[in-house]
Amino acid sequence: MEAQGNGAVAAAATAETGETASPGQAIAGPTNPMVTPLLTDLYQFTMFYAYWKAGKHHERSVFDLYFRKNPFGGEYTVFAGLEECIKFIANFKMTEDEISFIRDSLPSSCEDGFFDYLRGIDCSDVEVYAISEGSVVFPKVVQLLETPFLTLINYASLVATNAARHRFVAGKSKMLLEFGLRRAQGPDGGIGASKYCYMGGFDATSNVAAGRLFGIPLRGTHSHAFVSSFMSPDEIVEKSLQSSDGSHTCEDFVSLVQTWLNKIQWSPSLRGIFGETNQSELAAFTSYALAFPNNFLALVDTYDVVRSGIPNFCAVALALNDLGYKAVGIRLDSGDLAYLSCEVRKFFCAVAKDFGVPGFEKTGITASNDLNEETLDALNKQGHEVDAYGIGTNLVTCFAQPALGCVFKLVEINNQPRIKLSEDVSKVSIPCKKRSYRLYGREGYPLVDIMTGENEPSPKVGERILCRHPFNESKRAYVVPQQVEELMKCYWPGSSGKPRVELPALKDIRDRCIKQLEKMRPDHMRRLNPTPYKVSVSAKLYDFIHFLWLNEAPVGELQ
Ligand SMILES: Nc1ncnc2c1ncn2[C@@H]1O[C@H](COP(=O)(O)OP(=O)(O)OP(=O)(O)O)[C@@H](O)[C@H]1O
Ligand SMILES: O=P(O)(O)OC[C@H]1O[C@H](OP(=O)(O)OP(=O)(O)O)[C@H](O)[C@@H]1O
Ligand SMILES: O=C(O)c1cccnc1
Ligand SMILES: [Mg+2]
Repeated sequence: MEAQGNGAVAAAATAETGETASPGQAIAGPTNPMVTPLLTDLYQFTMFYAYWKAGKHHERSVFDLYFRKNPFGGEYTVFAGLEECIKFIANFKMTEDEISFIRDSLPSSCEDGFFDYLRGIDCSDVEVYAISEGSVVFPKVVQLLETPFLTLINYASLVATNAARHRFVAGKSKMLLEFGLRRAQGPDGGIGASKYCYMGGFDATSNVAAGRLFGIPLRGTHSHAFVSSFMSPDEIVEKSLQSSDGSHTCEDFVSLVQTWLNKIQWSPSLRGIFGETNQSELAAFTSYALAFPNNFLALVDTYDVVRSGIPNFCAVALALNDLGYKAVGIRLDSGDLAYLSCEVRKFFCAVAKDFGVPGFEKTGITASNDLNEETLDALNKQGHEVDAYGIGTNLVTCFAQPALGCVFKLVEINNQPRIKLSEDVSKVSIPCKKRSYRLYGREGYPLVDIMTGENEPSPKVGERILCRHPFNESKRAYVVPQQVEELMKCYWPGSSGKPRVELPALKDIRDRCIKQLEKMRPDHMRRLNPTPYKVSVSAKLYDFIHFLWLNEAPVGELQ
């Protein structure tokens, strides 16, 4: 991602002037009202003051926002958080309260003129170019206003990538439910996780606020407390249930359930598997079915999955079936999920056969309990019958890697390219305002991303182009692209007059993400030792980086 504006912008995450109106239609503010100009590090304001004092606040600068290493030991990242950045800059304006807080926080020697200046600034002179949100991205290519942008992008991209990785292991056909709100790092972590896990390929969330804010499908089951809060079916007072088509009413649904439980107990395939089931559980399931006859999904592991939970569930499901309702399924939340899911499926198949209920064998099985990529992978290897996963802690806290190292570096000031040197070559920044392209090969897979200087001609389909590793001289390859995709689009044109790319709906971003991940070459996607995706620069940019490097690096003196 790349952000251009005057020098002060980068430091304080804002632009100056305030003369021109915001371009395009009005854009709503950030989802979280805590995202204000003060959601930044103090040094942004101290640097901003120093720029102002030095008269540098009108200079034009270009900053790149990128990360250096893909997370979770993988070779790809899902870019997320752009919409919130644009919402932030579109509404950037400091209030009198905020300005007076900054005045109190800076040394008293700071001149009044600076605070008058703060009053006038907005982002109408900033331009933001970025890769579309939900895109698969690679180190160094994503480019953008420092602390708030990094805050809005780092976790968003990390958790979206985590979700995409869970989706990859679970497989396309499985339903993935995000259950993380209670375990997330506070309310913003919880809301962000729900949004970005959906973006990364989850199907639904249990987080009601996120469902309302972003239109994410809501799903849920019930807890162990619901099961253990009942004592026995005798406590159920309202026992009647109307049939699904409204043609008749069963006056005593509780007895109907009991009758089915007896039948299951003595059925040819299931005889002897279980004896007395837990009556508290039976009462809970029956009550839940009376409340939600069309959405009956039961948590079956409170007492004993095979000897109690499943027979109780089947008795209630078969009673519902008599009245024309189809039970949704069960949730397993402990024990060996591979083994138990297979036992449950066998039980469902036996019921379908013994009682002639076609389709019962396909009743849904949801699994939860500390799931992560590894456990999903282990379940796949063992063989299982799970249709849906509910995942919380490991997903939303990004337990396997708690931060993505996105950085924000100055690459040009007043049209002069700038470079940041480091002993660690991978930390040297790539100077200049750039363009980025994704080149696709004959098989339709992306082959390489290439960065060029802003004014270089773009790579052409069918034309050979030399792609060079930015820092390693010997790593280079010719590529004849079959398709060329320009990656960075103008999401915030400032006063440049360029057209602004509309912010897509969350669902469309999610579709893009899923489609792009499906287009990746499998060896970049595998979990163990994935092949690195190549990120390169043009020959011209390579030469320029190394010229600037030599120019800026002092020559040592040996004595
Ligand atoms: N077949 C399996 N292969 C690998 N890991 C599994 C399998 N089944 C379950 N797991 C994982 O093993 C762990 C079991 O954890 P733990 O022993 O804490 O749970 P439990 O005793 O089954 O249930 P509870 O939550 O009631 O304590 C969980 O992380 C779960 O996701
Ligand atoms: O396991 P996670 O991936 O975080 O998924 C969410 C968990 O939250 C619920 O448990 P609850 O909070 O009731 O506690 P529990 O650990 O005792 O099941 C649910 O039953 C899941 O186990
Ligand atoms: O709806 C559920 O089953 C659920 C929601 C959040 C956490 N655990 C389970
Ligand atoms: Mg648990």
